[in-house]
Amino acid sequence: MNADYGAPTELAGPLQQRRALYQPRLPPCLQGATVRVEYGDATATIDPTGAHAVAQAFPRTYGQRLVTFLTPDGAAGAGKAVDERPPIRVGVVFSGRQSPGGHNVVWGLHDALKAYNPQSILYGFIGGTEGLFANKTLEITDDVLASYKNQGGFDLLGRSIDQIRSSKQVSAAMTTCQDLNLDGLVIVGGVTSNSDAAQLAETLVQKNCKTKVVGVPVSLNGDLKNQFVETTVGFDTVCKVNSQLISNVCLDAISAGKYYYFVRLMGRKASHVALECALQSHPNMLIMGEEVALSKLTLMEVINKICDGVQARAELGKHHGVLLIPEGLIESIPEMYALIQEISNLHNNNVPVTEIPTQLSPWAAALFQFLPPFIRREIDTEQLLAHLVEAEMIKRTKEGRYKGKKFSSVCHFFGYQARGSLPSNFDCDYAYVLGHISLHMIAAGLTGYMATVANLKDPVHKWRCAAAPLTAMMSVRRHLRGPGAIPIGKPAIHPSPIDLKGKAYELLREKASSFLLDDFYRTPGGIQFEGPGSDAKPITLTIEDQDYMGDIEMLKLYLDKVKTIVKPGCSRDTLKAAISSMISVTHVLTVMSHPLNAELPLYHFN
Ligand SMILES: O=P(O)(O)OC[C@H]1O[C@](O)(CO)[C@@H](O)[C@@H]1O
Repeated sequence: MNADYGAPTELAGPLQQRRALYQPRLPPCLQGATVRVEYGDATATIDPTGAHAVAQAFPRTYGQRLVTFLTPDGAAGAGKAVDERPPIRVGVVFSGRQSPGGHNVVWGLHDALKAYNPQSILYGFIGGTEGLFANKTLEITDDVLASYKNQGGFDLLGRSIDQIRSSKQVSAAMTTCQDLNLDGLVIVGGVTSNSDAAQLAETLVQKNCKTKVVGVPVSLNGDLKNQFVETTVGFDTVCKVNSQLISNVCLDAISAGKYYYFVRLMGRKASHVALECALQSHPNMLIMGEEVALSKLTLMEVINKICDGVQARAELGKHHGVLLIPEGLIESIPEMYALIQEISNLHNNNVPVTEIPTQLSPWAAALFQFLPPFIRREIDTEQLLAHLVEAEMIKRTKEGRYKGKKFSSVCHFFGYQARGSLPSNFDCDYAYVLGHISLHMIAAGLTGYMATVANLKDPVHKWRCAAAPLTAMMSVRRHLRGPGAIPIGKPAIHPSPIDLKGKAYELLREKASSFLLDDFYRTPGGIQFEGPGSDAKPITLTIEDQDYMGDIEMLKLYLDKVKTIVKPGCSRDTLKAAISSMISVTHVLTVMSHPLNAELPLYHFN
């Protein structure tokens, strides 16, 4: 461990200092020291056919009831007096990739714990799960927190292997909980960490260890989503930062008119970041892993799809463009997935790298040889696609099928840049609220639960605070569908893929050809912390029924102005020209695509 975790640091920049002063908002039920705990229905699982397997794997924690936290009844909603509330001892660990807002979970937990009883103690585990196993702690105090409030990163405590899985790890975690006499352990992370949290909770109950285990949904990937969890902490910020970068390259592309930018975004198992960024910044193309997997597209079919787009744009005289790709795309292409599996099996069996090509199956060896040499060394999705698209465009040129200018590409991976960003107000509030809920879960004696908030699309005072059993979010993977399907592995919380029947995807499909050809790039800009724009809604379409792009007020303003210059029932082009004359062209599509347009039939373009 070389970092000096938890050391109070000087906040170097004025913005950082100002952000440290931001006080996250709380819904009414969390504004006092205690809450009213209401128990709902007993739960099964989101995977009905897996319920039996989940119940078997989690005999002591399966089927627990849903819980809602409400404002206490009675005078001023005060609840029990402080001296009736025993001090609580809690540990908190970061498990999972750093995600903007993580620090505020710790801060919210600390504030709720001290309000509950000032004698309560919060320990942070230094160095993530390794610190948990080795009982390396830092007591979290106001002083320690001062320079981490509303700041990015996980550097208050750090993170490491992000696992509490093997029996050795589980028993080391239990020993630490016992040695510190913890009432609760809060695990901050995504799907994998929360699956581990469920297993730890079950084991601790079985071993009569009093520590309650609580999970908090924090993941930049946004793939921990189900009927209980609307989104994860960090996703809003990461999409906003990436959308800004993407819109910058869109404007760069259109300015010079000579490059195609291939931009890879994080998201190995699901394309949520890529989809949201596409809806925010309107690049020309997005190739999603879920679509490719569903249609079982081969690598060359994906390449041809991109080349057809390049060709169609060239016919309009456009030789630039922006293409988004999620990290997981390559593994969604069946033959690439199988090749990667073969390579990784050989690698795991200690076959030297130089011998791997000779030991591949014949078809895998053929595909491997087809890949350009620099890709064989390390499969890098955007480079691979750009290279193969270029080769195909050269081929089409030779065959006389493509008559445009030479295809040129520039590749980017936007991942780490966004992960360490200052969190948006939404992520600051959401994480702080989840920290509070975690304390109330422990005080209520809940174990094997996740802290959740519903109604995130509404202002904070309307948020509904709850807890849902981790087992209720589990499913069991199978080899085949239908009767006789064989379960693979243990039940777990799995990443949820893009819903290809959902609203966000439907919107993307509707806009696909316009995105491809019209260059209505949208500039969402940098995250706004104060003043106009700071109340822009969280990443919109990931949360059901959210207003598209969140800028409805702006839209109304534009439409009012538009009415003064165009006649009712005008053509799409006239409307576009009118809007473009007032605002940047990048906003036009936002305005024209907003559902409000449909509510104003007189101005609905033809
Ligand atoms: O390089 P690191 O720190 O392992 O993290 C990168 C990975 O983390 C993730 O965000 C997983 O949560 C992936 O999308 C990404 O590939």
